[in-house]
Amino acid sequence: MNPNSILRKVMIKHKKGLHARVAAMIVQKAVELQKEHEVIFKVQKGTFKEVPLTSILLLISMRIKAGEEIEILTIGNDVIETKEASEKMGIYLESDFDYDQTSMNSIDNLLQDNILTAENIFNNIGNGLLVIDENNIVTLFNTEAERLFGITSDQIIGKNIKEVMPESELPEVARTKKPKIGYTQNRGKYTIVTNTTPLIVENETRGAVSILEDISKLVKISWQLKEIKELKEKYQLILESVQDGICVFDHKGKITYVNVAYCQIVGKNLKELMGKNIHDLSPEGDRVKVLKTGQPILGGISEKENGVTIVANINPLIVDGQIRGGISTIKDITQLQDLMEKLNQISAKADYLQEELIRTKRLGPAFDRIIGVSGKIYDSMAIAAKASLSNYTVLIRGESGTGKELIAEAIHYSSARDKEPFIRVNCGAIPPTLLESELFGHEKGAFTSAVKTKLGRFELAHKGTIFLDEIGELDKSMQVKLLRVVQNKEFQRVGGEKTIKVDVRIVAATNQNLEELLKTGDFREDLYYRLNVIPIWLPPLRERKEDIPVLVEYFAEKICKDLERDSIILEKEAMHALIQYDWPGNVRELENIMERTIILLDGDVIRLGHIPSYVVGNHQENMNKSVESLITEMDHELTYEEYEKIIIKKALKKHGSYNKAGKALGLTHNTVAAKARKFNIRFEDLID
Ligand SMILES: Nc1ncnc2c1ncn2[C@@H]1O[C@H](COP(=O)(O)OP(=O)(O)OP(=O)(O)O)[C@@H](O)[C@H]1O
Repeated sequence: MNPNSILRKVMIKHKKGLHARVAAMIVQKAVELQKEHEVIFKVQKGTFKEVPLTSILLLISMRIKAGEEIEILTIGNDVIETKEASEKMGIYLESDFDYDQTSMNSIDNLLQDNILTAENIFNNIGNGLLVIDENNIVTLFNTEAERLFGITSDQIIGKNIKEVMPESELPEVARTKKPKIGYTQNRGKYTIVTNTTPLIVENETRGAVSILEDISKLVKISWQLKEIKELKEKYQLILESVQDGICVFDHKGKITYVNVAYCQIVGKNLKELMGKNIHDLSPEGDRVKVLKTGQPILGGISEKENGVTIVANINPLIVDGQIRGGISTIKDITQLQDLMEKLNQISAKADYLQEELIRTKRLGPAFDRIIGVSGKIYDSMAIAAKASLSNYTVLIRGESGTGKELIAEAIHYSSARDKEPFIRVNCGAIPPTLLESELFGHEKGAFTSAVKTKLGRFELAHKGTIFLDEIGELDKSMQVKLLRVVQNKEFQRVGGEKTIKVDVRIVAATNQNLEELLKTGDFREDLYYRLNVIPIWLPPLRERKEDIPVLVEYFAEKICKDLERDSIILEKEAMHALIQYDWPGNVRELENIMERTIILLDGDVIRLGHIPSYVVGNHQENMNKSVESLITEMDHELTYEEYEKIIIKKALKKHGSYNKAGKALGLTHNTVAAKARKFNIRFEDLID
């Protein structure tokens, strides 16, 4: 306590206790003395502690009755002043509060101020206030009540509420003294909750008061809440019915939502996921990364514990620039992967077929002269076509007459050098002594007969292609010289010292087994590897018999045209003989035989008899071999059906049609066809 404060007990003697006017008088006096002695008065009673003596409302609410004792605390800086003030206040409080007219006026002013203050308070509180007195006359109607009821206080104050608001519960509450709490009513756009209580002063009903609360906003909010709840349920339903798995986690990584699809995909139940933390479930996972970086990770593929492969899109949830969590959407792509696998296979096939198409298309006109339908000849042409796009050295291998030179020409004419010379050298046909000067040229006077300078084939082939045929025939000294040209594209003329550089593309060919020559030391290994950069193999004609009919047709047409004669046709038997023959001289031999046959032909049908006997002999031999093998087969113990099958097969092979085979066997063509079907004999199987 302040050392200068004085506590004084005072007995209230006024017969009405401290009622409103007395309270006002005390406040008036307290204000006066406080000023005069520079002190502060406080009052206390029961639960009221150190209440300012200058507040009328507080003083009234202390409900101090006559004969009651209160404590007055006087606080001041000056001891004497404080003591004096305390004594004066004590005397005044114990007096009978006689008041003269002047103090009455100021007391009334004070009361007026307090009433105005109360009115101000009533008008500014958020609740509506409606008060009636014991005669049902409205005594208070504040601004909020005006707003809620839509009438002004002038229209209602001083009037009987039963006339202005017949529906009001106030008169009944005043009469029955029973409060009515929480009564809700709709007035226009407002929803109002009313608490009505009787006003009882000293056991007497002095009216009733209604406190009105506008809960329209609350109602609206609760509606909104309801709507939001409905919306939430709707979204939940949507999320539950989508097939993608959805997992939502908060900023700490705690899983706050997973849908059914998510559980199904990852093979876990709700309990195993909800509320769990992604840092525990997969500390190295993408979800943790997204939470750390705030950057989305889209299309991440991973395999789950249950063996399912998933693709996940993970997005961070960013609110006001802060990572608040994330959403992961997953799809089961196990089946998709299988499909992808299949698609890859199909794509690879498509690519292959596309390449094949390009390969066959890309051959270009330079390859038109090469006739054939077999896969083998197409493969060789495809490599040649590719080789023509580069300057690499090509080595063409194949028996004599298989078309090596034709391929070499095709490479040249489909290359960028096609406008430049294509120079052919048959290394086997030129005597070794002459070959060097043939290839590299010679200077005037290089040898006795050399009267003038001669350019070699390499120089002639400058900017173009040189085709070195029969490369296996080169002797060792020439191999060395050739190696230098192949390596450096430079040489010296015979008898010359100047190094000549040329830009030549080299295509070599041989029908020899170079690998054998390497072993015997007859061919230099270094030259072999220099030449064999792009090897092209031309298979012998007997290994691609399907080319024979088209070659026969091609040569027949070409020869007839050259001979200016009508076109011819080839009897089946004759064609069969040509197909059967082994063709050691390959395409060249076939071309020669066709030429000879057509020149000697009377009429326009080539029959078996027109074909040279050694070719047919071969055919006959084959036929004899067939009969022999038939007899050998028959020597074995076979069933009747097996014999029948062999006979039908042989007859079809020999005669080529059901009709002819039927005639030869004394059967109808239908019977032969039926038996062929029964034994599953197909015509394609009959062609060798
Ligand atoms: N696929 C083919 N289409 C058309 N004609 C061909 C075919 N193959 C070869 N010929 C012809 O056959 C003959 C021999 O061909 P080429 O001279 O190219 O064979 P080669 O393999 O170089 O023979 P050699 O080894 O005897 O020199 C030529 O008249 C050629 O036009």
